[in-house]
Amino acid sequence: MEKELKIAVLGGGSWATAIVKMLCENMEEVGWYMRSVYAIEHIKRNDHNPSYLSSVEFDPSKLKLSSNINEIVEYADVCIFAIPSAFLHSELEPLTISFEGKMVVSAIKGIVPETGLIVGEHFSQNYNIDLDDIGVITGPCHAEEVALERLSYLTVACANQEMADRLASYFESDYINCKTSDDIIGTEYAAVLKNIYAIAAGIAHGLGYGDNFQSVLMSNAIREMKRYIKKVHKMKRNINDSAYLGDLLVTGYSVFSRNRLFGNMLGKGYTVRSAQLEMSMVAEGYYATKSAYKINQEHGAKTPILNAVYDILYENKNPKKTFKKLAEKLD
Ligand SMILES: NC(=O)C1=CN([C@@H]2O[C@H](COP(=O)(O)OP(=O)(O)OC[C@H]3O[C@@H](n4cnc5c(N)ncnc54)[C@H](O)[C@@H]3O)[C@@H](O)[C@H]2O)C=CC1
Ligand SMILES: O=C(CO)COP(=O)(O)O
Repeated sequence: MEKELKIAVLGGGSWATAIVKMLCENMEEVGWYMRSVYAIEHIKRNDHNPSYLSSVEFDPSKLKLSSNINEIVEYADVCIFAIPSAFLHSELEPLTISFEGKMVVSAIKGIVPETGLIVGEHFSQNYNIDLDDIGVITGPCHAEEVALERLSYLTVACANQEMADRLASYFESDYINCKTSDDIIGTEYAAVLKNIYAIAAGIAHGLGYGDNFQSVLMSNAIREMKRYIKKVHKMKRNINDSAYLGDLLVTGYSVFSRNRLFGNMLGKGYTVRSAQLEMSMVAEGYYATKSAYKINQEHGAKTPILNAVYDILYENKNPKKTFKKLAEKLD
């Protein structure tokens, strides 16, 4: 039998906590890096993360917890990153251990602002990691529903099918189905864009548009996503798969979506700053809008929804007027 891989999760938020829970269903031990020494001590003493998904109970004897990123990267064969993209660069600064011989997996749905790269490419280009050793975990899956053990579907994308199957097997359980894909670039871009479209859905809701309009917005969003991804990474893919359309729908409609919540506040009249201050969690789409807009300056895909969200977030444009103009472009 193959030796069990040592897997570590890096991040202390909701998604990292949900990933550790899923892995603990199948593994003897899971490495877990988080910044907060307080949270680590709390998990050791009280069996749960004090700040995120606190209903999830852990057996601390199965966790190798550390606030030292080098210790955890050294321990792991596979490092799964679930740190919001805006903080990834600074979180990696203390890292001195090489990723050589290890696999790096992104569970992050964002673009690293400092490099303007999706996370897999950021690691590959800045840490000298072969794209074959990069993986992506994505799909329509809110951490809160994992905590509730509601049936959810994930996609593991890797260039190496054997590795994808192996990783998927560590996630599967009574409540998790896991499929695989070789589209490591397209699945990441889809995850980035769907957050932006969920902000748009939230803005529309906040402005008082109804379900009839939302469905048209989502229908246009998936076509926009297809055009954008085709420009940045052309390959054969089915945009209706759960990793693309499914993730767009869950984020655009779920009450758990932070991006939708953020957009909803903007539609209701909050300023960008005040909406951010209201949120206790991170809306990745805020950062992604700027980077995705910039990337598209080179590629020129037709992106009316992305452009409208960019205008509201970064050009201080009025949401009501911007959506009135956007509505005229949708079909
Ligand atoms: N929550 C979810 O359901 C899912 C989240 N994701 C992705 O996972 C990634 C992580 O998101 P969540 O865990 O949901 O975030 P979260 O909002 O639950 O947690 C935020 C995390 O960021 C950390 N943080 C805050 N300020 C920081 C700073 N200045 N420097 C370093 N770290 C800081 C917090 O300590 C916390 O660990 C994101 O890219 C998100 O898109 C992906 C799938 C599902
Ligand atoms: O990626 C997610 C669901 O698949 C989480 O979306 P939010 O960040 O909007 O909550």
